[in-house]
Amino acid sequence: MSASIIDGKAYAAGLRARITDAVGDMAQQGATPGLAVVIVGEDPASQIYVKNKARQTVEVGMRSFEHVLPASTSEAELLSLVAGLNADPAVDGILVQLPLPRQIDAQKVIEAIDPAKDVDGFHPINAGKLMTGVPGLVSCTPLGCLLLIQSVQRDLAGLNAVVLGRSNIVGKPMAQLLIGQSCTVTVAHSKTRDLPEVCREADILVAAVGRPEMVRGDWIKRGAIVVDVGINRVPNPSSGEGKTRVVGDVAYAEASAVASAITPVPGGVGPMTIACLLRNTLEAACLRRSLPMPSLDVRLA
Ligand SMILES: Nc1nc2c(c(=O)[nH]1)N[C@@H](CN(C=O)c1ccc(C(=O)N[C@@H](CCC(=O)O)C(=O)O)cc1)CN2
Repeated sequence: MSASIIDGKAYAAGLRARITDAVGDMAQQGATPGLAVVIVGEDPASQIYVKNKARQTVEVGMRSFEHVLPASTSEAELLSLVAGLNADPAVDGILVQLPLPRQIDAQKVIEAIDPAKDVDGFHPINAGKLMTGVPGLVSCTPLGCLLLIQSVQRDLAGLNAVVLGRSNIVGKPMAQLLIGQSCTVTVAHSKTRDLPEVCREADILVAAVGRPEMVRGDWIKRGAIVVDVGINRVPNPSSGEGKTRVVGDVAYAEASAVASAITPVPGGVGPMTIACLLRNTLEAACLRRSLPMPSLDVRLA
């Protein structure tokens, strides 16, 4: 078996096209959504992600407010900026890029964001809504994963899903989303006994552990849908001294020989994270204005 490739880049482009149409309709009513992105410090990967977020925000027709703060920013200064953005009527969504410098308690900052503007879906109010099945803003990466899984198989009821990783940002919300689709969900992690055996039970395997190519081909059930959230930089000496390449948490070639469908890295889940951020900003803007959320159903041919 050679797995079909789940093209996250193409799916994300389709989603952004729908968002652009919806934002155009809102702009005509004088209600252009706005997204504020805050970065603290100079982490190179974060700088790229934030630049991409700001560019794509403008490309879909939204207003982008970028706040670049020095690494020495205090927690109080960041909390004061967040309070200002909470109060700003032009801002529908607020995202504080993670990770934050050591002197800032990220959880405190997340909890300071107005849950109605929490387009990352990290606030305990939104996490709690997801857990209890109440509509709310859902964390972007897991939401993107679910959309990609459903682009392969719409009805997931009764399937065994294994989520590798238990972070608040990906593993836990992913598990909740799959429970919401009536999957039988196992959350596995570094202390799980016989990880390969647990993974082999999965009809859907979501790997979010941050360990390069940890999941091998013989961990995967024949015909499974495999979603790789990992973005790991590893040395790539064949392209020159000090060069790196990006790999996922799954050994792609091995897994492709066994799975029925698989997301590549890059070009799988990553692009969906930003597309879902824009989707969440649209949702937050609609909710704040008591407008109906447009349908963004995306189907690839
Ligand atoms: N406040 C947040 N911080 C962080 C989040 C988040 O969702 N909210 N997620 C990650 C980083 N991230 C977005 O912020 C992100 C990561 C990766 C990609 C992406 O498109 N990746 C490319 C490959 C990139 C590469 O080559 O390095 C891909 O997979 O194709 C987009 C967004 C941590 N922080």
